[in-house]
Amino acid sequence: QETFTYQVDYLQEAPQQAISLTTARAMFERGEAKGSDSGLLSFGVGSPAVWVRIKVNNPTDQLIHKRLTTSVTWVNYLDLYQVQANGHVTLRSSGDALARTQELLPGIGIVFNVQLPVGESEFYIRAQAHDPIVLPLQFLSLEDVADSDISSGMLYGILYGILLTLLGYNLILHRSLKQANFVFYAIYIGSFIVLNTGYNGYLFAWVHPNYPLLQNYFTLNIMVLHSVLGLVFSLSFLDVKRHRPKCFKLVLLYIGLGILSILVATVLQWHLLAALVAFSYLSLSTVVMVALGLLHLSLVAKAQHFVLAVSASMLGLFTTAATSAGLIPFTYVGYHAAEFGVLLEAMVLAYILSVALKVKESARLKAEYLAAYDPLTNLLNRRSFFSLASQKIEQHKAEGVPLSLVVMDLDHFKKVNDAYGHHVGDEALKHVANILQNNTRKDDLVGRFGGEEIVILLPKDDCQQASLFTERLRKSLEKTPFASGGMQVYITASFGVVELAGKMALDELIKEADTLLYQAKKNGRNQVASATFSEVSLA
Ligand SMILES: Nc1nc2c(ncn2[C@@H]2O[C@H](COP(=O)(O)OP(=O)(O)OP(=O)(O)O)[C@@H](O)[C@H]2O)c(=O)[nH]1
Repeated sequence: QETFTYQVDYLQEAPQQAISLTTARAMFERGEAKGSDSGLLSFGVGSPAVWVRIKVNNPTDQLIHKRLTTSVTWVNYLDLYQVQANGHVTLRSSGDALARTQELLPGIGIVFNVQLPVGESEFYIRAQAHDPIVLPLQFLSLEDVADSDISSGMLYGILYGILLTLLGYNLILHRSLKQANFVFYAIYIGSFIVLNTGYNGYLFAWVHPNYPLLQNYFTLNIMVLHSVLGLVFSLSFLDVKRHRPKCFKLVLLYIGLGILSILVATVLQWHLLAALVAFSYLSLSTVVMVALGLLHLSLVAKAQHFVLAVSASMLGLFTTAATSAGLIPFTYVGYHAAEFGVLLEAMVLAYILSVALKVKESARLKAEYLAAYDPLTNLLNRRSFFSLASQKIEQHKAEGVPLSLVVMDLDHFKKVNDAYGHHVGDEALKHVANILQNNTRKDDLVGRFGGEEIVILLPKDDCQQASLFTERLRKSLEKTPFASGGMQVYITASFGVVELAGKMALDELIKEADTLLYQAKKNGRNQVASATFSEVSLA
């Protein structure tokens, strides 16, 4: 069983005064360092270089092999000195200000394979960065390395998987709904993915390993860009331009300022300024987003969900920033809080955007319904009856099954209107429509052709079946009065029934049924007149 113990202490250089290993060792010897229990260290943006001493004791009688995690991936210069008991010193260097070395493992940090000699030895780490210096020191056995790397890879896989799914989902919503919100939101999620792969070193390792300068400024620029995209999404989601035009202008100004400052810092290669701008702009922007949400609570539906979502990401971001800056003790959860926050934010926002989809869809269905149905009777209107009936007729012609059509017209309906008033006439029409709907089958089509003329298409019925059906309908109407203002009002109707024959078109079929209806009226009303097309033509 290999056992070893180690102790960590650290000190910081004076600003702009790099010291050598010898000087640093002397300072440690003089007791100028601070101890660390956990070995998890973090220092803020623009911190002077940090020296860490790790005193190791290997009590066994053989070398111990370990992987030492020294820092996160974005530390600019990371030197690891190993001092043996005999005074022999080895130095290995990495960091993202150099072309990528094999020690920089994306998603993990800067790691070194080390051998711990028998007895006592020392490691000294010198870390320097304009960005926050975060040193989560950890010795892993070579077996644990595999487990740890697999779980870290899996967590990033899940994070990017969920975010990419939400991104795609919003792009699809945008395609069908054509609302800018969705596309802004998709770009906002996309920028977080780029930002996260940037600061975790994936892009540096896989895309531009030989351009450390790009690595140094890229992430900082993406931090500002991500903030700007969050603001643009907020402006669009909350419709700030319409609700609070002054606020809209102020946010535009703030966006312009952010872009300008990071561009100036980048072009002049002022790394420290760029880091300060990026970290403060990102933090401030989440506060601006929450404030915008709060200002629109009473103006925009779902604004409270928006506030909840962006607060989650704000809280996560603050926790990560404060952990990186050494303001709160380093924990892995605290360090990854921004990722949890963004996940929560993405899910809540995806939910509220999908509610918008539901609202829009039900409005579309309503409009579709209004375009197809008669509002008084809920029967098909003339246009939709024609289009559906024509399709059915073509289908039945192809299949060779019979099909019939009935035209009905209420008897003396003018008298109903005159005697009881137009309102009661309307009630009568609704009453008739109810009877029709209760007596027809799923495949039958019933349309109101304006006024009190109603047309019924009966697929699969020949003239005889259709006439029997119509006769039953006539009787049912005759026998069923409707109540209005304490009165029982009786309604009757006359009908013309025709069966489709040969190559008749729908309007010809209606015309023939109308002729029969006219006969029914002429013969005394409240009756059904029917014939096949050939009989009618011969008549
Ligand atoms: N209340 C109401 N009346 C309507 C509506 N559409 C048409 N009408 C009335 O229906 C009546 C139709 O009258 P006519 O076509 O002359 O025929 P009728 O009185 O029904 O007599 P016959 O058809 O010959 O039996 C007119 O008085 C129209 O004003 C409606 O939506 N509501």
